[in-house]
Amino acid sequence: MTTQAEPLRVGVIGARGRMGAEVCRTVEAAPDMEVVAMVDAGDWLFNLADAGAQVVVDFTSPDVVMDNIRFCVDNDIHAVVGTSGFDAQRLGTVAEWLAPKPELGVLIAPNFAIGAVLSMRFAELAAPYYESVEVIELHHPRKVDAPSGTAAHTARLISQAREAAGVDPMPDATTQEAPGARGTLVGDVRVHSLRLAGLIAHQEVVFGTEGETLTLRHDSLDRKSFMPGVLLAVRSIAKHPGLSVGLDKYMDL
Ligand SMILES: NC(=O)C1=CN([C@@H]2O[C@H](COP(=O)(O)OP(=O)(O)OC[C@H]3O[C@@H](n4cnc5c(N)ncnc54)[C@H](OP(=O)(O)O)[C@@H]3O)[C@@H](O)[C@H]2O)C=CC1
Ligand SMILES: O=C(O)C1=N[C@H](C(=O)O)C[C@H](O)C1
Repeated sequence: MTTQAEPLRVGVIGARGRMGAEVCRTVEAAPDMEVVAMVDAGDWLFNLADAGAQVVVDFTSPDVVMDNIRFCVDNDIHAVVGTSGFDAQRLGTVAEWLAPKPELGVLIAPNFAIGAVLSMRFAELAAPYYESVEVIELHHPRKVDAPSGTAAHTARLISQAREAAGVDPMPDATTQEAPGARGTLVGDVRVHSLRLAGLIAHQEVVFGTEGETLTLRHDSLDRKSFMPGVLLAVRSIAKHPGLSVGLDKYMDL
């Protein structure tokens, strides 16, 4: 007789938010996992440990996400993090916390939509072949941070790829500029942020060189677009100890 594996015990932080609520529904509907704790602003993080959560999914805000990760690491709970707002300093801090816990995994994923993950990889591949590149991200107007985590990560990947390939600085004759007109710089890449009612999450990476342009566009039209990536992360994280940045690290790209 074959015995059925116990469902994976999942806790969700930010459970009443736009993403957290979708994650709770998705995890509950999956046959191999269950939601054992839902935590939102004002709730005790200890509920996660008391409920025996093996994996926590965090969709909260850049202000609080570091405390949540610290709690998970201290309590030996794997953390799948979708919240934005990570820079090199924050990533370094998380890596330090994980150092004494070699079996524990933390995934920081700027975007869980498979098309967005592919688009970031395609951008990295294209980067050495174009003189110019700029990123335009477009989001719903309730988003609190700009530029988006996805745009910042994309720009960093492009910037690193350009540097590794020894690409010349981008041509740009601008000497007079109204504040913000040329966006913000991430590495050597300009990022422009639009906030528009009716949107969810969208990004264009526009490359240009003599006689041609290449535009990589991804659109999340529904928050369901992020769910296959979240499920993949929850199922895979125990096999990826340490700090991983980007869902591509779980996708063999
Ligand atoms: N990686 C990815 O694929 C995606 C990432 N995101 C990112 O996820 C994050 C959340 O986005 P979204 O769901 O739209 O935002 P919401 O504001 O809808 O949800 C965040 C939730 O977290 C709650 N919260 C705030 N502080 C705490 C705390 N200390 N402990 C527990 N819960 C808390 C909020 O409560 P309250 O409202 O009362 O403050 C709210 O319910 C953002 O950083 C966003 O950029 C979003 C989509 C996809
Ligand atoms: O706030 C959002 O909505 C999103 N946030 C993430 C980001 O900052 O990149 C991912 C996606 O763009 C949706």
